[in-house]
Amino acid sequence: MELVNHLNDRLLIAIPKKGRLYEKCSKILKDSDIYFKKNPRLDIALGTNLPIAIIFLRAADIPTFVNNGKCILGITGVDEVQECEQNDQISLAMDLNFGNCKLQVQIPENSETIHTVEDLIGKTIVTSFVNLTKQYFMKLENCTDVSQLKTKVLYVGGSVEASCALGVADGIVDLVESGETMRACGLKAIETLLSTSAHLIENEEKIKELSEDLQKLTKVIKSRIQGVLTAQKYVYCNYNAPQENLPELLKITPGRRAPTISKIDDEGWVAVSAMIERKRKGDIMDDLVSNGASDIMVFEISNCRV
Ligand SMILES: Nc1ncnc2c1ncn2[C@@H]1O[C@H](COP(=O)(O)OP(=O)(O)OP(=O)(O)O)[C@@H](O)[C@H]1O
Ligand SMILES: O=P(O)(O)OC[C@H]1O[C@H](OP(=O)(O)OP(=O)(O)O)[C@H](O)[C@@H]1O
Repeated sequence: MELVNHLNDRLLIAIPKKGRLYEKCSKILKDSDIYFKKNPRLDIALGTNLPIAIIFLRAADIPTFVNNGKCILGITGVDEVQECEQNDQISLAMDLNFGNCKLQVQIPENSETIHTVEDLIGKTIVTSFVNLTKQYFMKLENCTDVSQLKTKVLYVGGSVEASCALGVADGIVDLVESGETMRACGLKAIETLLSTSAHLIENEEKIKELSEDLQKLTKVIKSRIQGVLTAQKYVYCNYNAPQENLPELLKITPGRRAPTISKIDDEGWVAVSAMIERKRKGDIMDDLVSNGASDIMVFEISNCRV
C-alpha cells in the first residue's frame, strides 16, 4: 500500500474507528486544529497540516499498538488499557472527559439464588473484559493462579447483556452508563470493578526515541488537546462594576490567574473580565448581580492556552 511509505517521518496517533468514542475523538482532533484526509476504504489517514498519521483501530486494540510503540499516542477508554494484557509501556496522559461509564457485575434482578458476588463463585460469567473479570474473581476466591479459578469466565464481543436471559450466564461483567440497557434486560448491578473514561494515552519511552521535531510535535499535540479541554471547562465572563464593590466581586470571579480590570468611560465604574467555570456560571452571575455588578455577559471560549 503506497500510503505506508508516507508514515516514516510522521507521528502515529491511534483513535477508535467506530463505536461510542468515535465521534468525540474526531471532534476533539478537529477542535485542536489537527486535520487529516481519510479515504473511507483505508484505516490510515495522513495529517494535512501536521506531520502525523491517524490510525483507525478498534478501541480494544489501541492499547496494544501504543504499548508496542508503533503508535506513540492514542485515544481509548481506561477500561481497554486495563484489560489489555500488555500495557506496561502505556501512560494515561490526559482524561478527555467523555466515554464515562462503569464496568459492573450485573445479575438478573429476580434471581432467587444469586444476590452477592460471592454467590457467583463457581458459576458462569459472560463478558468482553475477560482479564479484568478473571483478576476480580481471583481476588474474590483468594486464588493466586488463574488455573485454580472456580468461576467460569466466557468471552463474547458484544450484546453481553443478553447472556443471562439466554441461559448462557449466571451473571455478566459489562459497561454501564445510563443503566437503561441493563434495566431493559432485567439486570441489576451488584459491584463496580472500575470507573472509566476516554483518555489520551502515550508511550513515554518511545517518545524519547523520536526525532527532536517529532518530540516537539508530541508536546504541541498534547498542548492543543489540553487547550480544547480547558476551553470546554471554562467560559469568559465580562461585567461592569462600581469600583468600591470590587473587593467582593473579585472574590466571586478571581479568574484563573487574575481578572482583567479596565477603566471605562463612566466615573467610579470599571469593567472586569475573568474565566469562570462553566458549570458554576449560573450561581456566579447571580452572585455578581447581588453584589452590584451589571451588564454581565458570558462568552464561549472556542480554544485557549493557559
Ligand atoms: N455505554 C457507554 N457509555 C459510555 N462509554 C462507553 C459505553 N460503552 C462503551 N464505552 C466506552 O467506549 C469504549 C468502546 O466501546 P464500544 O462499545 O463503542 O466499542 P466498539 O468499538 O463498538 O467495540 P467492538 O469493536 O468490540 O464492537 C469502551 O471501552 C468504553 O471505554
Ligand atoms: O448503560 P447504558 O447507557 O445503557 O449503556 C450500556 C451499554 O453500552 C455498551 O454497549 P454498546 O451499546 O456500545 O453495544 P455492544 O453491546 O455491542 O457493546 C455496553 O456494553 C452496554 O450494553
